[in-house]
Amino acid sequence: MARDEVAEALSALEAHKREIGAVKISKFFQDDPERFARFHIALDDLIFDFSKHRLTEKTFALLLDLARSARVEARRAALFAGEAVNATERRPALHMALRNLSGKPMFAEGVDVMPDVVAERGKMEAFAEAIRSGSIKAANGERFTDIVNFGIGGSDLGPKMAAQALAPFVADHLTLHFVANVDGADIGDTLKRLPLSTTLFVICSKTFTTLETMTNARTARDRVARTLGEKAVADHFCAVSTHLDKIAEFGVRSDRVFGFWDWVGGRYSIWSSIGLSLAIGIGARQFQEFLRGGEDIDTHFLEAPLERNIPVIMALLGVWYRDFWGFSTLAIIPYDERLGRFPAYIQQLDMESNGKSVDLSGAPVTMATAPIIFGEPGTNCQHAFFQLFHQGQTIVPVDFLIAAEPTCADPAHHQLLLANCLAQSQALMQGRALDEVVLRLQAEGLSSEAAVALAPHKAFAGDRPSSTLLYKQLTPRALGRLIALYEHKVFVQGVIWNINSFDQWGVELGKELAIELAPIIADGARSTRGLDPSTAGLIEAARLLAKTEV
Ligand SMILES: O=P(O)(O)OC[C@H]1O[C@](O)(CO)[C@@H](O)[C@@H]1O
Repeated sequence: MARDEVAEALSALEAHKREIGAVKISKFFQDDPERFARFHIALDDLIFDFSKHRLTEKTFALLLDLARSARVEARRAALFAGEAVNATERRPALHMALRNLSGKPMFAEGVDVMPDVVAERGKMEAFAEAIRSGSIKAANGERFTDIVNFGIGGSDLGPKMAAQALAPFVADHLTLHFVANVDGADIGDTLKRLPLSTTLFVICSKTFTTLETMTNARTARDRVARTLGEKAVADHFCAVSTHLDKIAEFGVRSDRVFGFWDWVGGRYSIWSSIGLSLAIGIGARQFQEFLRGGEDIDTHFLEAPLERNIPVIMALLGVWYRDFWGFSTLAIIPYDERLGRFPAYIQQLDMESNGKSVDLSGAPVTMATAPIIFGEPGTNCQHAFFQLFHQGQTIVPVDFLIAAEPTCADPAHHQLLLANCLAQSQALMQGRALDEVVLRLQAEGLSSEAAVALAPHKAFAGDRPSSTLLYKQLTPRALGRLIALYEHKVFVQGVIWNINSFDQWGVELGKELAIELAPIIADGARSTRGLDPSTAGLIEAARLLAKTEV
């Protein structure tokens, strides 16, 4: 029934798109001086501007109809009620409980999880503080100076991104490192930089079986045992997982083990003990501020009406472009150097959640799902791929992120940063018409033939949509807000597409095949017979190349 209503809402939007298809965003601004007021939302010091979009009041109303027809509100209630919204794994997705600082009960399939959440958070924060203050020491009795986080995907991207984002809040006497790749260069280069005798290794893995993380952790363990002695392993390792039994086998002391729960997806786990390295770096108080930012957005997402609900609107705009305009990408461009890893973090969040081809019933999904997410910090990307944004044939909707004021950076630089960010969204939207370019070139002294010949190269079609998220400062709380906004955006899109945003079966096949290939690669004499000819050919070529003198 709901899906029939969705189909109707989609047809209404299709018809509406035909009506407004040729009208440019700049025309909407000319016709409505109140457009910014109408199409922005202020959540105290966070502003979401969505006025530079291919959107009229009618588009907005029809998109909201789509959300209602997909039962976004009911599904949101099911999410927060801890129902098993992750149907294929028969689990809730209750990461919001981890940032529930209000203490009110939250239930996972009927059981209040808050007592366990609060206890585990308290244990993790106390450990983080003890490492920071030096009351827990390295085997040689000195204070720890370096923290190495082993993890991959959600067990790496979150802490790594947040540690960089919140660098001004990290204690001066601590250096945080992140090792993810099974490529030996990652751990090898990191170990070279480390003062091993004052380094704490944090093994983060929800499953505690992930090949990359366990391989890196074992390499580090061997190095510690060889260099500092086997007894030092207990002092220099701690671990975070939902599989506490597996940690014991590794030799981590039981009081240095931090848990979380299977209702926390890997890409939603930064709020859990997976945030341990971050908490060590910024301290428990700031870690709680980070959680508070996430909690702010949960409250907003739950309480704001759909038409004033930032993640809902972000989601609807994404569906509008992905499904009606055929725009298959979304660029996330933080004008914030310290948010350099934010696009990669959201890339996992969005693409691992919604990169799906079947709906909840297992039938082929009828709409295009997750966009391809990419991005780099501004202004750097202006001097790289923005050429295509402005004049390429592919339209790339952009999310710009910028602080109103810098955190520990020169204010004069920040003014230029802000000017560039705003100029880019303005240029993308307004463009520069051909006849205006001709006139400008003539004013610069070109003949009219030369001006006409050059003008097409210098003209900008404009009408390229973007949103801007403006926040006061990149504090822990602001970062928590930004992450949670995207989490709920991804959830709402999953509801509209009728897919499960909380599983990730697509990563499994490659893992399985790698396990099968690993022994063939390790043993140069093993036959490659039975493999597909390309894979066999490449293995044999690699064997040959490895033996060739350069
Ligand atoms: O925390 P784990 O279990 O090591 O998994 C790491 C990552 O691997 C994935 O399962 C994908 O391979 C992600 O979903 C997850 O964030």
